[in-house]
Amino acid sequence: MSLICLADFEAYAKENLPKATWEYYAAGADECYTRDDNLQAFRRIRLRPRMLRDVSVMDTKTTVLGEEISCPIAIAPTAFHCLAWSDGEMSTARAAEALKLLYVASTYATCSVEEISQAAPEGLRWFQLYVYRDRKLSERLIRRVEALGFKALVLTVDVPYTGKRRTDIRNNFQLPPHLKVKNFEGCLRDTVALITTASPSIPWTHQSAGRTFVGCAV
Ligand SMILES: Cc1cc2nc3c(=O)[nH]c(=O)nc-3n(C[C@H](O)[C@H](O)[C@H](O)COP(=O)(O)O)c2cc1C
Repeated sequence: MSLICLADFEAYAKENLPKATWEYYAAGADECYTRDDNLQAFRRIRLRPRMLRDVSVMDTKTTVLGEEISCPIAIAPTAFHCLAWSDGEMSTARAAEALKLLYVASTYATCSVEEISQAAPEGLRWFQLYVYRDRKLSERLIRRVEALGFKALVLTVDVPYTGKRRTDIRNNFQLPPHLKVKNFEGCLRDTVALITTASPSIPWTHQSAGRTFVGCAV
């Protein structure tokens, strides 16, 4: 089977993954309106061709926060890659490194940040972070990824509570016993426990020392 576009990979995944895994990756919350709107939004984007330009030599290189990548594509943070492939996020990091793209590793990776760094030592890596009720937990994660050469933090602010993911509820979705969210001390497996460690009280503004900080976690 030749996989030549994203739709091919999607069809292959649907056919080959366990049902609950496929539905975890594919479904959104409630009626999936937001997921469907996002898909539609991509369809609205058009590339405007510019004619009669010399395109015999093309270069899609660019920089992001001062680091060079081969083209302006980053792999967004997504959880639980080991559900789909035994090397999980290590494979994703290797692929990003080989293509010189940016990989944003999820806090909820099923490989640790140490494993991800070792797998692709030359790759450009950022780290996605939730702000936890226990700020020390956030800080420890930040210190770890900083020491491992992750270049930036991507702060997720749209999950004060998880959406009602109907398929996950119906499937009683859980990580299988051999997989863990390895970035946490104690390597959490319980997805409900994971979500409730995130803080639901991050405000967009924060008053401190007579000044207003916008987009600050307190
Ligand atoms: C299966 C799946 C897992 C995700 N896991 C995370 C995550 O662990 N952390 C996070 O910040 N965002 C996570 N996201 C959100 C994505 O990073 C991204 O913001 C979202 O998919 C919207 O972008 P898109 O329209 O390109 O899919 C996840 C998305 C999907 C589909």
